[in-house]
Amino acid sequence: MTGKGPNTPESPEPERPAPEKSAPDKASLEGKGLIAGDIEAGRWLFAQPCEFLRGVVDLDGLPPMGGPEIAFAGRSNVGKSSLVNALTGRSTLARTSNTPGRTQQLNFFALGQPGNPALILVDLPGYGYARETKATVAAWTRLVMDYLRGRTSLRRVIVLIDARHGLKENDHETMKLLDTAAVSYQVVLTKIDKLKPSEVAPRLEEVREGIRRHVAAHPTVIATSSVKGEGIAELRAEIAGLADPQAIGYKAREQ
Ligand SMILES: Nc1nc2c(ncn2[C@@H]2O[C@H](COP(=O)(O)OP(=O)(O)OP(=O)(O)O)[C@@H](O)[C@H]2O)c(=O)[nH]1
Ligand SMILES: [Mg+2]
Repeated sequence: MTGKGPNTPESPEPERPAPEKSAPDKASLEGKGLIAGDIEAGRWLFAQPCEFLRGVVDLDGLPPMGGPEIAFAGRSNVGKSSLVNALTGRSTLARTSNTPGRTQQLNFFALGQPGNPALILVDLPGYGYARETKATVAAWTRLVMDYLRGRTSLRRVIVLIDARHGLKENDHETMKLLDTAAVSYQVVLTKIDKLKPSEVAPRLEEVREGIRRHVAAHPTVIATSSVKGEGIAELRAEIAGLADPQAIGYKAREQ
């Protein structure tokens, strides 16, 4: 079954991407194994049109598998929808809220030229707490886990971790499921603007240590703030490496 649009009753016109708030410098890129060309490819990809495809409330409603998909998973309220908005530079594409449990369906967005997307972005309902009945939360969690386990077009899952809280038991459970299903995933810290600058590096190290035993985890952890824009260009660059290069239409300029 297909659900409602993410901004129903009315979906506003997509906004143009916001200008970069914090362009990463060369040294910080090299530390992350990236080069300026990756950043440019990421900027190019996420400047493409992005449209809401469908909201899905059960497995029968999933769109047919086609181009590469990237899903955003994590505990309720960690900032999944805000990160989709920050990446695409459109503040109202995915609905966000202070109340855990805002996203109640799998929302699919097509990034790229309409009809020939370079990448599908999937904003998932959160796992863990929500102001809903236990049965409702259990049903969302089951749907999310079934989707994550069975979707062969899924190129990578971005597992979001709140920088203030670090890894929790249900994060490890999700990562174990992804390890078992051999689905590649990458951990991204969110809300780093809520930490003191001196707290970011120790938190990153602790999370890197925590994911070491997870076999399908990408070793690079990216620290982001959807509010301040930190880490967004780096994450775009990582994701651009997974998109359909022909559909991106991006060619690195001659150096
Ligand atoms: N300070 C700060 N707040 C953030 C950031 N990202 C998200 N938030 C806030 O955190 C709250 C939850 O954000 P959402 O993007 O709705 O979180 P979600 O993971 O999609 O939540 P569910 O759909 O309920 O699972 C909202 O109030 C956001 O404004 C960030 O980088 N910094
Ligand atoms: Mg959400």
